[in-house]
Amino acid sequence: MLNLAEQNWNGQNTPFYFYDLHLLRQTLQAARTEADRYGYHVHYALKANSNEPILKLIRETGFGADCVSGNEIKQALATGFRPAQIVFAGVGKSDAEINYALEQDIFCFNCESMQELEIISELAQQQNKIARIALRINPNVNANTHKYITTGLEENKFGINTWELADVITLLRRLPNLELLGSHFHIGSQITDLQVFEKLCVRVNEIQQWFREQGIYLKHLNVGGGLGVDYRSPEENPMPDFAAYFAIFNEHLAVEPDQIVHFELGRALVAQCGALLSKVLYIKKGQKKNFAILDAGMTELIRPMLYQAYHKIDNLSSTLPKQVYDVVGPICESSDCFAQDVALPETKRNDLIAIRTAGAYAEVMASNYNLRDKAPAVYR
Ligand SMILES: Cc1ncc(COP(=O)(O)O)c(C=O)c1O
Ligand SMILES: N[C@@H](CCCC[NH3+])C(=O)O
Repeated sequence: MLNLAEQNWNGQNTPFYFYDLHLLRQTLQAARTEADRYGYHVHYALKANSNEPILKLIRETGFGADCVSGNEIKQALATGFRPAQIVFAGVGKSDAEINYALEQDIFCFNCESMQELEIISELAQQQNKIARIALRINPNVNANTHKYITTGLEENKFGINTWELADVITLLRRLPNLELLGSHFHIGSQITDLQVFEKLCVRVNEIQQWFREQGIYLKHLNVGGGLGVDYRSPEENPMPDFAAYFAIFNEHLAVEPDQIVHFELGRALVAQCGALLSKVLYIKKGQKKNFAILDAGMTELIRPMLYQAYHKIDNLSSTLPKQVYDVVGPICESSDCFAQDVALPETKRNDLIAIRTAGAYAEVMASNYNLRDKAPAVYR
């Protein structure tokens, strides 16, 4: 990451998102090099950040696009991804979105229920097309992450349960407008315990074996995303260990000859290149606490409030001895707090604060609650 304290921010209104495109390029290149070692295909999960300059660099790296809405497909196409590079995932695709994706002739729909299969087939038939699909299967593997971003357990709404698979195969045999390309798995996000991916491989191997026993060959195997980043030490670890991550799959995943393995990374590619920059409006001395009140709040970055997520906070303007603050936003909610009891150099009105590791699931999750203006993005 560029040294944020050394940048000239004169004239830049706060709050704003800052993206270090040099770090993004380095991260993409590292991911690409390690994925290429094994011939793995990466589709970037647009939901993490869908800003055009970022998507352009990702497309230039040669990655595909993993979209979860009609608008994400539109955005991917507008930034130059080819339809053949686009997959469409999501537990609740609307008819309009399915129709749009069919019209664009995207590569594949990742399907999550029998009802969805029937609807996609029906809509494909109306367009006189064959929809290429993969089955998103719920492998019941615990991702050891926050419960709100765990997706591969039986109590989660995502994917088709393994005990339904026999019925799914029977159903597919009578739906002529679907072509089964592969299987798809995604067990959760911000996974830092890499052993979890080993467990996923073991389950995927078992499920693949079941398909083989049914005489079904699946050309594509998509093992999802989920690789986490280091929110505590963004300087020491500006990018995740892609080498270790892909090596786990190479070691533990049983891949058939000619089978193509896909990944859907989001956060791992873009989180560390972003930061949210904000000014201190007021320092308020409370009865028990000192509050640093920022001009950014949960409307710009909701992760701390939604998942009790940690983001490192730096004061870029002060080198004074440290004091302890609750760093809060201006929104009329007590939960509008980025972090409690943070030791920062003594902080004053107008100091510039950086909330780090905010390239993923930050700007995309912004809202205009309290009729707030949208914070702009700055790229360097
Ligand atoms: C189906 C699917 N694929 C890919 C991703 C991207 O995940 P991450 O940003 O953790 O890599 C997600 C989000 O968790 C997802 O739900
Ligand atoms: N929005 C979540 C990640 C969700 C991943 C999407 N399935 C986060 O900020 O960590």
